[in-house]
Amino acid sequence: MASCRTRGTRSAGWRHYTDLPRVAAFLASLADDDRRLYAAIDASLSQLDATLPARLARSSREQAMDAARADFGAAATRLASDAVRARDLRLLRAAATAPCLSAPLQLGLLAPPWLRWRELAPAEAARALAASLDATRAGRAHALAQRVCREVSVRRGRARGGARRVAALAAAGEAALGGEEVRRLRRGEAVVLEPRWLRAEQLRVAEAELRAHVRRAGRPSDSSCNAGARSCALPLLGEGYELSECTRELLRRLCGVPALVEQHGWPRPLCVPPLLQLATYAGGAHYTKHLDSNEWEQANWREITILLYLNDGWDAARHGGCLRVYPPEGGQARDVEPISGRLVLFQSRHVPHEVLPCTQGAERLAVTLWVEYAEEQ
Ligand SMILES: O=C(O)CCC(=O)C(=O)O
Ligand SMILES: [Fe+2]
Repeated sequence: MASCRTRGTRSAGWRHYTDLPRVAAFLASLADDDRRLYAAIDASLSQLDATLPARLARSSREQAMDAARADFGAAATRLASDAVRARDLRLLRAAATAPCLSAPLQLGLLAPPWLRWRELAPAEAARALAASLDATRAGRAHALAQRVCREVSVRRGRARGGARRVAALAAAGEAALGGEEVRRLRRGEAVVLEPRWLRAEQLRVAEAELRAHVRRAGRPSDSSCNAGARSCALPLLGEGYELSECTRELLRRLCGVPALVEQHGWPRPLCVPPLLQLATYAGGAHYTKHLDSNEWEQANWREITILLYLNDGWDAARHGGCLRVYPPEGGQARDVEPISGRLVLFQSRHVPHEVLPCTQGAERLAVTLWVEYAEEQ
């Protein structure tokens, strides 16, 4: 590094940094800034975490989540504007064009990846920084929503209002499934349904919106079990997910299904977390054989997995992507095509399943609701 010298010719900022050690020190101080920024974000999240239980005790979970989001949004906005103010982006841009610095910069060694504004003009760089902070904030908001949902789940046994809410949602579920299906579910079978209340037009609208949502907010899986899958959590409370009323209604109906299961008799009380998972599988992605809940896992209360597929025109012969379900006691596996409007239910702890590879060019979308069991009082 010592033999690598920068030359100050291209811009005013560049000229200030003809001395490489100073550039390196300057960039190192920026990396420190970033660490401070993230530390500050973490601190504000911890503070929210600490206040969450008291909030939940005082208000409904909708109000608690909205308040937590608003607090976090305000804290993140403050942090972002401080960060933008504290930086001279013109200087940063100049430093980044030094050949001996650009490689470590690109590798994220001198600054986190969201500072890759190398090719950008200062105004664009500022916008890029603000956008990446927004993305950070959105990611954190998801994490926060999940924490709220988890808190609610932990307290679920004590929240009697929950049952009424589920019952209200179930009214929309109509005769999605009857006693015979629930008996099969109890015996450990996978139940496959195409309920009439999932109308074709509504499915198409929901499919387009939810696919766009995964594209925006989804994260690639970091597990080798389902490499290539992209997923995101979709909290059902609060606003800000830009879903139409049409899609929201469909999701409400989906959340009504567990109440029908209870109505026909389930051995223990169920609880519906206000959270769905959206996942896409494209270009060879698959999910190896697994259970959705295992004895050795802590804090996994999944009881019934409910899948809704939204894949207009899906043809398993061409696109692959079937769900393969195995009987808990062994025997012949069954392949289920992920066609639009199809619901699949099975017991999360007992039914092994896998997603078979999807072919190139096909993108398979599934919405998952993991129904939990409620603690006995
Ligand atoms: O999408 C599917 O059909 C199943 C996905 C799955 O098994 C999971 O997310 O745990
Ligand atoms: Fe699964």
